[in-house]
Amino acid sequence: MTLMLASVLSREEAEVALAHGADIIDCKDPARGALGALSLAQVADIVAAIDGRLPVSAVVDLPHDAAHARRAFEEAAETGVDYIKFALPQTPDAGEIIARLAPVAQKVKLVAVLFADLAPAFEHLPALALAGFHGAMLDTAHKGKGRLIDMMSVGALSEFTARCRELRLAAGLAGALEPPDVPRLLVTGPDVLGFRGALCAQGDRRAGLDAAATALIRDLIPTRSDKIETLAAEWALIARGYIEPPGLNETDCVFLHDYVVPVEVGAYAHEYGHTQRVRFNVDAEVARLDVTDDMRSVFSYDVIMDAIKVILSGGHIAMVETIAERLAESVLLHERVRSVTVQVEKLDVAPGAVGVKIRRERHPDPRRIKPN
Ligand SMILES: O=C[C@H](O)COP(=O)(O)O
Repeated sequence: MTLMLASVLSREEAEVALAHGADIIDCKDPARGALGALSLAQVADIVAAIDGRLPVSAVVDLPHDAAHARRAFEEAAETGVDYIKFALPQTPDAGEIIARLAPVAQKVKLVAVLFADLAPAFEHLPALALAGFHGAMLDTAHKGKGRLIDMMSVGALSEFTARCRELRLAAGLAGALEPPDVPRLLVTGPDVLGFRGALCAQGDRRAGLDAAATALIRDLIPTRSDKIETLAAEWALIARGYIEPPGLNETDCVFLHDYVVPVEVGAYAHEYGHTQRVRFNVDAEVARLDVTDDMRSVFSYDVIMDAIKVILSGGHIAMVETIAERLAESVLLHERVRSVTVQVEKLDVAPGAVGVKIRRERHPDPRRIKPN
């Protein structure tokens, strides 16, 4: 399950985030850059206001002198926060700092933040795991200069989350994320998605938290507590696929046609070590919603392209059948997709095309209920 982290600067904003479904309250001063810390008094005030209803995280500015790093973290931990985030320095003493923080990691969940736009040092991930850190988070340092997804491909982001999983570190993704990014990033399997700008009016991270913007992001991230309890929550339930929209059998087709990419594919020895052109044609039958022009009603072709990139980022694949199966499986992860047809063709083997075409359907979900 992916948790929603909301960055807030005051107890009032924390209440808005809590009321609209955030999973983690993150204390941060957006006016002070990507990872601006609030004062200890401000953090303690937010912790007191939240009063255990949700986990709270805070940012610590790493002191210049690594020897004082531990004390700064211990002071932050004394405010009662559950998580402490800090920017992992790009300096030669990063390894030493991580080791010095190991005792703190026993008392509070430490999360190292790496910036996708500043050549993140992924080689430190094993040291973080060894020192008992809770997780690692990718964010962007230069707000206003692009979204996380502009800095790193979904394939590279999937590699990051997979590496974290191997090391038993929680993986977080953030960085000027916008609502359409959410379904695309869910495919990469993050433990946490972090937001500030997307929760504010007009996406301005310095403006206050906006209730409608926060609720929209919440609705785009499935939750474990998505149980069928009340029809009052109908919109959210439809968006997450737990109830059928009106017009049960009506579907629209979202497609990706003639998408040609170089792929390392083939079972023969001569097919290893280089790419060949592969064409994808994908048709997804998506349950129709009456509501349009709302981000929650969109199943985007971006998601299909991203799924292809994630699958291909894993290196050589022997069979086009394997690619087709994985792609169908990935597209069907999206609750509104009823069935999908995937055609994968090699274009450099014969004068025409050779390949496979499969059709897969969603298995009925026992949790799903039909409308009256
Ligand atoms: O930790 C998450 C950040 O506060 C994200 O901020 P942003 O969405 O404005 O980049």
